[in-house]
Amino acid sequence: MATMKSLIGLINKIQRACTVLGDHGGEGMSLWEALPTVAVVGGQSSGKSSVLKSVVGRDFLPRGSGIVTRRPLVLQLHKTEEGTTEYAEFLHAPRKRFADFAAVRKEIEDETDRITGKSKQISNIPIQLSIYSPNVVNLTLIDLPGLTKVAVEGQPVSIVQDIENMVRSYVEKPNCIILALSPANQDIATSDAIKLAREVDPTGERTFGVATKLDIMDKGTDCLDVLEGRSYHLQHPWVGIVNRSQADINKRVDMIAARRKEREYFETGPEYGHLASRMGSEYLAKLLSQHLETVIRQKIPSIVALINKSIDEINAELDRIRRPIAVDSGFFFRPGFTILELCREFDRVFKEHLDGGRPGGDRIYGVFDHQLPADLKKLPFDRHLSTKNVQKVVSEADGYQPHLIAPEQGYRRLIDGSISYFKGPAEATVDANSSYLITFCYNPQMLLFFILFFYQELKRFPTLAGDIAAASNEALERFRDKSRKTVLRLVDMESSYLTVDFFRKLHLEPEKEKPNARNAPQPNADIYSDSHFRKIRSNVSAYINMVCDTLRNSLPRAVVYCQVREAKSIIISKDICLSLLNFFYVQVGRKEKDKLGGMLDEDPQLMERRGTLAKRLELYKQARDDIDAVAWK
Ligand SMILES: Nc1nc2c(ncn2[C@@H]2O[C@H](COP(=O)(O)OP(=O)(O)OP(=O)(O)O)[C@@H](O)[C@H]2O)c(=O)[nH]1
Repeated sequence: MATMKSLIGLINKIQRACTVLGDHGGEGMSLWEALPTVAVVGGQSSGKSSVLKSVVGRDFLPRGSGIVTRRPLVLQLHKTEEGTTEYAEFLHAPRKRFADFAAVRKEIEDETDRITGKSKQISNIPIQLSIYSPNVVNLTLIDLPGLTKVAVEGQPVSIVQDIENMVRSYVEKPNCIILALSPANQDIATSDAIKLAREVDPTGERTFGVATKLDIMDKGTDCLDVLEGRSYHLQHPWVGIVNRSQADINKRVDMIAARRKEREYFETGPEYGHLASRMGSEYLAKLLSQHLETVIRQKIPSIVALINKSIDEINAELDRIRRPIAVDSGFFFRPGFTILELCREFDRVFKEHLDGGRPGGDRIYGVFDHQLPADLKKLPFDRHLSTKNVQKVVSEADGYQPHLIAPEQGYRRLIDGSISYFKGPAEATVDANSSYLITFCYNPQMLLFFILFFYQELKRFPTLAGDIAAASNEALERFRDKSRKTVLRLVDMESSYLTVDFFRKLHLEPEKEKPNARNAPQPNADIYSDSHFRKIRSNVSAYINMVCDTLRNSLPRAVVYCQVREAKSIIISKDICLSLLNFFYVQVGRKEKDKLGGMLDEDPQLMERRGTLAKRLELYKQARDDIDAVAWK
């Protein structure tokens, strides 16, 4: 008996949790649908409410004409110790104990209207009622709206079909035990309940046939063919019932007295005496309770399997969208810690990219190895150092006093002018790298990579992601400025001090040639001749080539020093973390939890989904624990 109580109690508990979570079947394989249930089905006036009241021993159901039951009523009966007081409790109003069953009736009516409105529509959201009483057996029944053929006034025509659909949705589930009520004073063959039950359970293995109103059958007729299993044979024996007649109700015969009267009817009546021990609502309740227990016992392995499968699925999805972060866990370091962790991770990934361990590092090398040399080659030295231009620059430098031996000022101007052309490629090298470094932060491909790499951390926290991106962008901008200044300075340095040795050698060369060049021109004679300027041009050109080689090596060094190296060491670890943490601590100081959480804000839909999943996971785990506890008993 203890097991029976705990097994049915177990299912009751899981059923309540399902209702709280809004799981009442429908989509996919839900836990609700896996639970064995007893659904009470019958046509209008078949005696459905009378049977339920009799099983409970209390008059707790709404009365009235038309379709009174408009929402499924999950009736959980809990047997309590003899002598304890009865009470009822609704899941929608926990902690409120109803000792007065007239108030229970009123609450069912009100709660029905709360969902369906006064429109008399129906709804498949169940009302969950628990009754604790020494006069009940442990049993859970679901009362469904009575099947009807016509809508009564004030109810939409569609209600007939709606009710059938709702009832069908319950009884077609393989885990549903069908309690099919048919009034014995009418043709059982045409009973709504039997028709529907035959449809969804043709072998009759989960249908319990109940014949009501045996007492008002036509004189001279009986229901023995059915009750003895000759007509409408089902796997389980039929149970005959005699409920309170309308006259009894009017006379206010109470339910306990009605049960006694029913017992007497079977025991003392001429027709069913031999069946008396297997007739009546009390027997029906016990039969169902036992059967329900057997079914639950059989179903437990598959329920556990479903629970385990669901837990795995939920965990997998939670892993995909990550587990919740306890922003308001009260321990303020937690979000700070998370930010720090995220920054470190960003830093690590970023460095890996720069080191070329990941696609990207080679792009920087490409800039140095291809772009810079190509840019240098394209510089317009041909034009700048044309004989004509050389002559022009030199003459301008000489001014009113033409140079005597060598045009010192002219050389300087030509060299300065040429060197200034290097500024373009130098800046381009900086820009190419920083635009690479910056797009590295925004580039969709990179972002995708980050998302994967961070296990979607950045995507989870759009605000934080924005902060990190903005901070790294700002830092990169700063490095770019610094880098640009450095490379330009490098170019300027080439102008500020020329390599003296180069010119000394130039000066010595003609001297060496002198003894062989007897007809060498006199300095003053053709000092402005073409060949003189050509010589100057080739000297400047050679010098510029030398500078070009130097810059080709030193520019990448400067860029790496200022941009890549600095970026690697400073960007995230120091600047971003510090600024984010500073921000964070300031928020903590101001106790502005909202903003604090705001940094770790997430897509609300994602948060909601995670909340639902977490709750569901809790339900399943609890259910599994409960099952384990019962199984061990
Ligand atoms: N004599 C007699 N009357 C019964 C019996 N069962 C039900 N009745 C009467 O039949 C009428 C309808 O019974 P209910 O229990 O309200 O039937 P129901 O299926 O719940 O009806 P709806 O809620 O209208 O669908 C009531 O007046 C009952 O008193 C029975 O076994 N014998």
